[in-house]
Amino acid sequence: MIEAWTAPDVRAAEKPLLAAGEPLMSRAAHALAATVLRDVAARRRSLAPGSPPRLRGGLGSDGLPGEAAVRGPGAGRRGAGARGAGARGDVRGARAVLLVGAGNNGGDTLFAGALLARRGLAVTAVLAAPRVHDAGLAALRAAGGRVVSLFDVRVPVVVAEVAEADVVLDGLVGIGAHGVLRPPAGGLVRALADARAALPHGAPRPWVVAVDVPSGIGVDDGTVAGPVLPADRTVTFGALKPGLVLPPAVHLAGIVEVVDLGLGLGDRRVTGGGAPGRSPASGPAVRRLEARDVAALLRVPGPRDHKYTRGVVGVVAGTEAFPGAAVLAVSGAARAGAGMVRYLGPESVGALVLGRRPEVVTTGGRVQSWVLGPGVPADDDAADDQGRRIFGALAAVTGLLSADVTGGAVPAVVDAGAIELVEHRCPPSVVITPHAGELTALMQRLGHGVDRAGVEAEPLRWARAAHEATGATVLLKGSVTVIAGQDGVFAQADGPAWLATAGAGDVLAGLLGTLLASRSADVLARPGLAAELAAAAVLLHGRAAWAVSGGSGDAQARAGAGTGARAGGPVVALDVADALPAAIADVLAGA
Ligand SMILES: NC(=O)C1=CN([C@@H]2O[C@H](COP(=O)(O)OP(=O)(O)OC[C@H]3O[C@@H](n4cnc5c(N)ncnc54)[C@H](OP(=O)(O)O)[C@@H]3O)[C@@H](O)[C@H]2O)[C@@H](O)CC1
Ligand SMILES: Nc1ncnc2c1ncn2[C@@H]1O[C@H](COP(=O)(O)OP(=O)(O)O)[C@@H](O)[C@H]1O
Ligand SMILES: [K+]
Repeated sequence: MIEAWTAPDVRAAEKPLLAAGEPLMSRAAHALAATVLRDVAARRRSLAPGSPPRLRGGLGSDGLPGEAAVRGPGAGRRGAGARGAGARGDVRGARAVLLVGAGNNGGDTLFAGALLARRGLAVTAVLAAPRVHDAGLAALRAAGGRVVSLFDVRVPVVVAEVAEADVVLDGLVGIGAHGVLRPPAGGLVRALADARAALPHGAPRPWVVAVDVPSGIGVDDGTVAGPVLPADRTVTFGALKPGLVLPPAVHLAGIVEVVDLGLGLGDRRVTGGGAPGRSPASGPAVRRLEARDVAALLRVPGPRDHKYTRGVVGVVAGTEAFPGAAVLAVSGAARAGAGMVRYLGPESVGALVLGRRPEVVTTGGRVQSWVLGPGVPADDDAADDQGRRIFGALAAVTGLLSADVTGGAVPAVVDAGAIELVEHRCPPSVVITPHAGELTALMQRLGHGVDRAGVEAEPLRWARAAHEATGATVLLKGSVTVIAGQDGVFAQADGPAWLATAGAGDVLAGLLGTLLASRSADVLARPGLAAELAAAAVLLHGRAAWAVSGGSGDAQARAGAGTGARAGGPVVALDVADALPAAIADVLAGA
């Protein structure tokens, strides 16, 4: 399990250690310097004459920064300097620029800069505040570092200096940040980000290391309201912060490395969370499941099981106009290991489903979960009676119909057009699965004046708002899928961008239906489990998509942070469903 903790949580955890005289800043600075030295050395190695060509702009096969630059224009000029040397581990003469703000984040950066200077790097600190960390500044000066102030030199001069650097350390603000970066730091960062964005793909540029967080991101909510210099690596202290796992800020963090300061946050038991201002004991603000967590959530059948104990999934999906969604949702459910899948829908669609999946049953009966809505348009009055079926199932799962009639509530996945049919408060065992457009429509219907861009800018806020407004667990789809449930928030980044293809969401809905059915009673007893199973479904969906795409890479690279991994190729939704058994087997085997 990956856990992210808010700035107040981190501060609260640091407090007793600082009071006890623990040298946290020194630890942070040493770890930061060690990472920078490793990155600079690896980068140099990859640029050394005679070294084999590497992938552009990202990680080498050793997982360290790869080529990024070299064979493009300017390589010769740089070759004469720091980037051209290439003795293994030799970093002497490499150029580092520190961007230094007023607080301890700047202090970390100055102390790390002093360590780099002592290792032979040419270090320049650019001070973006009239006053910076005194001891850090003194240490840098004593180590031979050069210091310039943004109050004395103009931004274009700094931009030119940065362009010549091998590495830039962004230490403007950390967890003490509030609001968008103010001048002069904001202007500098905007200019640096613009200069970087203007470079042709693969052109030489310095490696950017963010200190604790990329300065300017919303540390606790992942928003990006102003200028931010995109990092290649973020070295974060004590614990991950929500902004390093949540979109859109996660896309600016690069490869994230957590330095253990002994804060003990991860050692605490998770008892809740998700709301700002909690004490650390209440749990991480955001969690991300890893494969071993998913293995623990999956219910593996045993000798006493039969198809009904494994869970029956009822699927109301597809219309005459969109029959394929039924095939995809049913395939997702069946391939994920449902004991049985019941399909309810128009006869012609049922025939198509049976043609592809003859094991599906097309008669009514009891189910342990529902999958409602894939391929059923929200605004289609003549939706082949599917709207009526969905209303009926929703009435059962929201408790509107008595258990005498329904046989008892069961968990449900409410997808696509069915989201528009939710009129009553739901229990958290109902998981609604919108993409940003569908969530926007839902929130507008509930009276919020938000547009799609607004949802995409603040996915955490709107997923939470939808959870609070509907009661349902909310799974907001995207490259990072944000899930807001009763016991907190998950942010899953598991699939390749190739997964952004029609029908992929239908497969996810079916797959999640099976996970909910397999643990139906548990979900009703502990509604927070619905969000965990939703996160598990996203992980399996993403891993199946990677397998189909032929791509590879570690979790960071898969999250889009690095490009050294194989990028893979296109996928189609039905193939993702077909890859689920192997993905599940891999997860259960600990692969
Ligand atoms: N405590 C420790 O021993 C450890 C701490 N650690 C490190 O300390 C960092 C936290 O340090 P911190 O608390 O000093 O806050 P920090 O992030 O440097 O920023 C505050 C300064 O920035 C300013 N500022 C704020 N917003 C701004 C904006 N939008 N635009 C411009 N300026 C802005 C703000 O000014 P103000 O708004 O108050 O006038 C204030 O001067 C943490 O991230 C980690 O790196 C680690 O070493 C572990 C051990
Ligand atoms: N850039 C991306 N990278 C990885 N996965 C993505 C990306 N964009 C979308 N996805 C995933 O692709 C799927 C698309 O689902 P959805 O939008 O509902 O499509 P459909 O309605 O056609 O089935 C979701 O699981 C979503 O999380
Ligand atoms: K920073």
